[in-house]
Amino acid sequence: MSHATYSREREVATEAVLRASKLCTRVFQNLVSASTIEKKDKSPVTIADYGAQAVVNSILHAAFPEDPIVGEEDSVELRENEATLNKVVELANSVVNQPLTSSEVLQAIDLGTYAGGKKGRFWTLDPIDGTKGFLRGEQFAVCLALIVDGQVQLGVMGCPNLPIQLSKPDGERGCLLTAVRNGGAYQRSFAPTSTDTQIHVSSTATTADTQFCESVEAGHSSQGDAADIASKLGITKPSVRMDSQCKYAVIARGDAGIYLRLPVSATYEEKIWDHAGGALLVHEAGGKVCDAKGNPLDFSVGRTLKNNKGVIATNGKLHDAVMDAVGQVLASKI
Ligand SMILES: Nc1ncnc2c1ncn2[C@@H]1O[C@H](COP(=O)(O)OS(=O)(=O)O)[C@@H](OP(=O)(O)O)[C@H]1O
Ligand SMILES: [Mg+2]
Ligand SMILES: [Mg+2]
Ligand SMILES: [Mg+2]
Repeated sequence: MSHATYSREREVATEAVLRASKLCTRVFQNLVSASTIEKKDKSPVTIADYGAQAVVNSILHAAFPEDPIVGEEDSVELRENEATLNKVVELANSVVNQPLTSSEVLQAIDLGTYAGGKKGRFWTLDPIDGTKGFLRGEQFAVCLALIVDGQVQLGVMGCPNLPIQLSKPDGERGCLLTAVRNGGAYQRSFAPTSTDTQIHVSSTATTADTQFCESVEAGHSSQGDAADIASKLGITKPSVRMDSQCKYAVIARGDAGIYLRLPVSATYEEKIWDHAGGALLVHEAGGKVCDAKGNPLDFSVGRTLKNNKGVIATNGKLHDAVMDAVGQVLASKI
């Protein structure tokens, strides 16, 4: 069966994510210092969040003026703070070809207010996913996905601090991951000459040989339950802890077998921009993604995954065993 290749969308999304990733790295190098970390000053990530959303949205809008965008950020607070706005404009203009005025930056950010839904096509953007990882100099990602009639068709993720090979943490860092539905999942480095290499999930079929990849934030996944699930699966290795959708990248590349994000509260609704691109990457690399009850993630119901609780991604071969253990441990809770 033929399928859409979304080649123009892929090209534009790649350009947008690479430029926004460059902006984030620049912000980290220029604005994050020992003193901002010590004071728990979140202003650098705020500036990078706004700047990255302005850059991606303006590039998308120039290429696809009809496409709505579901973006994490809006300009309400930025409009109240002129000094921050000036920094955001300067940074955005350091990575785009056509300089933007402050009012164009604000407008670009606010292109992201779309409500989502099941009809037609729209983009979803997390300008920085893993804000805490960004501030620590660890993992974060610029995450962009295209959703058409409720289904993710294209995902592009920039991971500036992710080693090309997880086993070589001192080697080259900066990964651009791309997936197109029915077209596979790919990785390249940030180097302009780099080309895509297809990636695949790990082939292990033995749960005891693998380990979980989980959030750094204990509050984003139920820890006692994770330990019970690990023990049912015979997993003894400690979890790989990492911020952001880089967790999906790690599963898609075969560095770990299972991403566990167990429901933490009855009220928290996962956001579509935290999962859309990553979930397609794992699917296209040969893995499986569902919620804690085994239901597919439903990206057609607005800005959140309100029909789902938790997220579980595996290499596919481990999926049934993992879902069995999750079902037993969470039986009375979900
Ligand atoms: N209570 C709760 N439960 C689950 N998820 C939450 C919760 N609160 C926030 N978030 C979202 O988590 C996003 C970051 O997820 P991570 O898995 O990377 O967490 S962490 O980085 O380890 O903290 C983070 O994305 P960013 O804001 O883009 O960083 C949030 O959208
Ligand atoms: Mg996020
Ligand atoms: Mg974010
Ligand atoms: Mg946030």
